[in-house]
Amino acid sequence: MEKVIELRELTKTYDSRRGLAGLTLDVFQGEVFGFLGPNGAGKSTTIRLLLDLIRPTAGNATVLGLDPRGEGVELRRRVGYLAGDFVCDGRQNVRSYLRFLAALRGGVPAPRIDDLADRLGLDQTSKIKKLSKGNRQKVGLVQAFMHAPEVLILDEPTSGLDPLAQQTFLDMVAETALDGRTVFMSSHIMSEVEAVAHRVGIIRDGRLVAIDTVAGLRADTVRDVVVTFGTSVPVTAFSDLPGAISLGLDETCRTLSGRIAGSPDALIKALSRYTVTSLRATEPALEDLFHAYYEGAEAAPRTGSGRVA
Ligand SMILES: Nc1ncnc2c1ncn2[C@@H]1O[C@H](COP(=O)(O)OP(=O)(O)OP(=O)(O)O)[C@@H](O)[C@H]1O
Repeated sequence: MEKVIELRELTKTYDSRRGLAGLTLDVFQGEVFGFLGPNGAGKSTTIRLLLDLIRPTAGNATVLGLDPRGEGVELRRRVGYLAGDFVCDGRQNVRSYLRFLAALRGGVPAPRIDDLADRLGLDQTSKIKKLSKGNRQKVGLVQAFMHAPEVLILDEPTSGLDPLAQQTFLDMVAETALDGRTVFMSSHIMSEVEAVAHRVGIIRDGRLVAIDTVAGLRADTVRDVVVTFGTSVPVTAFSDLPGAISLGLDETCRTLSGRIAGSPDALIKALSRYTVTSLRATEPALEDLFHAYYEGAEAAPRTGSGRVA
């Protein structure tokens, strides 16, 4: 599959402070890539480097095979970008502002702009300066999506959006990917990333600490399990199970409870020898999973998809 965004050892140092430290990452055509990390992790720095708004200290990045510095005009023509701090000219109304941006892009069919604005619930007759933060963000989204770019690079795109507009945005992202186009978006909202991203990269302190599908990130986590059996099972039935943490039978030998780390496959195979009347396996909340990565020790990137450079 074609690489649309390639980062190689991308590094940015601000004065003596580290913004990004040797980030290597590929994003593929038609992929929705969620870029997560706590405040100050380096998400906006990465995105600004992709658009040549700042320059790397070392390493390099390409978008659609284009160098952001030397081929910036072509790159911007083919990319839709929403800045984390999107600002727009307050004197105009929304319609004239979007028409103006469309003209700068060499023309965008007006019905396409109207359709995006309507879907997001954006009133185009409003003066920009009177818009709420969420409605201003919708203007930012319309301008990023309106020319149906090959790649969308979005910094905190759902910031300030109400749940309805958030859902519309997620639909727009899914449609973009179905169309074979690519979305690279940073986010703090785990659930929206789970809903829409094919893969997720997590950065902390300017370094990639995990990259995988959400399902892949979940696969290594610990699950709480409770199983009840139709009849008593042998006391030793579940001793020595791989990944078992404090897993044990109660005194009646009809209820098994405890925790399993990683794949539950061995447990399921062991259970299949008995009559199971109920089974509950509780996965950690996505929030908890990501917090573990946000707060964890320095580690080599966890790569589960096999698509990491
Ligand atoms: N212009 C700048 N001058 C100095 N340091 C900066 C500058 N921009 C970013 N940094 C520093 O680089 C690091 C990464 O910041 P960045 O804005 O990329 O993080 P982020 O992941 O986007 O955070 P947030 O989620 O808060 O937006 C932080 O330590 C930040 O203080």
